[in-house]
Amino acid sequence: MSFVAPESNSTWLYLLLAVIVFVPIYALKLAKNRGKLPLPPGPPGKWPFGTRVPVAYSFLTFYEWTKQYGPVFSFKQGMNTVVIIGGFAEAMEIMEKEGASLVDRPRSIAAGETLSGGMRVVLMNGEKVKKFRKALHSHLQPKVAATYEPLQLLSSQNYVLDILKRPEAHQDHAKKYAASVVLTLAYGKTTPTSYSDPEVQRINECLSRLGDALRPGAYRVDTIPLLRYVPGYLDKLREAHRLELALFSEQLGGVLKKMTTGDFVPSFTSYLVENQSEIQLSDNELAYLSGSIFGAGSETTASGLSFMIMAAACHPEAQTQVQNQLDQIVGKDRHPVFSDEELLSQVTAFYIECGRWRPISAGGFPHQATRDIHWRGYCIPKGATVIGNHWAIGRSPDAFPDGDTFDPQRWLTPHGTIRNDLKQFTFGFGRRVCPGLHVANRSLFITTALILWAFKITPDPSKPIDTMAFTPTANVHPLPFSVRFEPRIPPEEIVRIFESGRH
Ligand code: HEM
Repeated sequence: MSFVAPESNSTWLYLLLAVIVFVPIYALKLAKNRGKLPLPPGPPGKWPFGTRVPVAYSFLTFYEWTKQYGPVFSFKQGMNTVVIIGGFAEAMEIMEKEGASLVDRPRSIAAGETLSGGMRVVLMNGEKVKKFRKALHSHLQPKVAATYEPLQLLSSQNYVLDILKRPEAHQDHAKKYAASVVLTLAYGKTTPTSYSDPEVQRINECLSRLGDALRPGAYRVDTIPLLRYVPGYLDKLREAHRLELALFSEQLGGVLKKMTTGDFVPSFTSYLVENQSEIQLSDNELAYLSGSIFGAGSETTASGLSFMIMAAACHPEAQTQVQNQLDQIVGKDRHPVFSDEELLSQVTAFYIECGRWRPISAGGFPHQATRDIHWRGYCIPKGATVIGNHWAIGRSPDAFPDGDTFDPQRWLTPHGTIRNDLKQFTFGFGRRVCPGLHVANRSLFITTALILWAFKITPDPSKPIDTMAFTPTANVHPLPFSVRFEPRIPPEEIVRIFESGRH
């Protein structure tokens, strides 16, 4: 999506090709646009590439441009118009209310059509999305999400126990928590999961290839579609697709094998198999749908857990406020459980604030306008890429004053309940909102409750935390950081309480 200066002869050739193809289209477009409402204002750019945008951490640049050009600004990337929404009220007005006009994603030839064979839901368009999302909904809607609570409770107890054993590896433990929950939900996995499992490693290799293909500027075919006809150009991605499909099919095969013996734990995959003809998914689509849940739900959740630990270490007063409520409602003779949730509003406010302070999908996911959207005298034209920049939205002065300050109390009413006038925007918008949000929020609730019940978290004085150090990926992950975990309850007592709760 971003501009990178041409670096080789072949790039100049592509450029020439682009000029020949796009100049007449551009002229036609100009004629068609005469008399239309203007685009939202935005930074200047140079023809034919448009505005220069950094390849990594572009959400920070977009936040600066929000301050300069306003909560809705636009710029050009080649022929494409990009509209960035950086205000909370504006995101609600455009991305929520106009959700039906923003249901599509921009076409992704490299990562979506080639690497994912058109089967990865997050990059998909049209009728197919409805089919895939309906299948996802069957296992991720609130009522069903509630049935994963015992799994999430057990996994978060293991997270606490892992930290007691090896506190320095807390970020690996967060990844293990997320991988165990998602693999059990997707495939009915019953054996303990470790992040070094060969299966998890292979999934991560797929995810890293996906990340590479999605990197802005990595494949110019998304701005110059004709490039897909250049022999050999997409071969690497086609090979990556074969590897990915082989892995997902193998995972599906494992479930099918168990289903034939009758010895299986019901899971999302077994449900898809049992209902395949009704859902109308091909074998490959079915394998992909189960397989891509790991990519969408594992790294994101793990990142959320690690930001929660970071926030606690850096904001002792906010941490104490949660612990005071935990001590009052739960005490130290039992551990927190899901049914405490309503009374543990400080826990909820804490993890929601973590998401605002350090949003995981920091730059938001691209949507595409399927018709012209008129908004306060401006036009967001059909075909434009529209992105809600979570980093900026969470810093809108009207909704979140003093946005760089970590303050969970901003999510609470004067009566101490969670405000229902502020949407938790970090799961996205409209009809493409994250379908896993009910599962994810339950994970964030129970792990925050258990971790802050079990430990006082403090910074490691020898290694100051850089709270702005994260990976340069679409879903950001904090870079390794060190904290101290001081048990608030004797470790053997924690073990005893966990064990007694399991009987
Ligand atoms: C803290 C954890 C998570 C965060 C922050 C997160 C965030 C997001 C965001 C921002 C989107 C794009 C929304 C948009 O386009 O406006 C998304 C899409 C998606 N998420 Fe999540 N997610 C999380 C966990 C999960 C989990 C646990 C699952 C599944 C079990 C999941 C499955 C998906 C899927 C399948 C999509 C693609 C939906 C589509 O394109 O229609 N996510 N998520």
